[in-house]
Amino acid sequence: MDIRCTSLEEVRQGIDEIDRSLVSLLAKRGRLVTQAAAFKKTTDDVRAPARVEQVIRKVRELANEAGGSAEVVEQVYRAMISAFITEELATHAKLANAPSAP
Ligand SMILES: C=C(O[C@@H]1C=C(C(=O)O)C=C[C@H]1O)C(=O)O
Repeated sequence: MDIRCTSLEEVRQGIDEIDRSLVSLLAKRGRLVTQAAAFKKTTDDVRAPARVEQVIRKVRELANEAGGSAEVVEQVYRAMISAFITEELATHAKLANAPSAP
């Protein structure tokens, strides 16, 4: 059960606390996404649109189960994944240009 806040300050303290956890999880998720680049051949593999849609379907379900907005969660996830794809493409390009081991 969520705590009922009695002031804007209390609301913002709650948001700041959640942001601390979210940013930490985003950093962890980002490190996993970066690792994915090493297992992919092409930039189409990096973008993996079918996987993106699978993730979106899943997080919409999770949002509904948690009593949140599936629309908001989808928008947040599409923006987040787009940023992670940009990062993963950069890692993929670096790996492709790196001299291979003898
Ligand atoms: C991490 C991957 O690469 C990309 C990033 C994804 C994500 O952030 O969830 C999903 C698919 C790909 O666009 C993957 O293919 O699983």
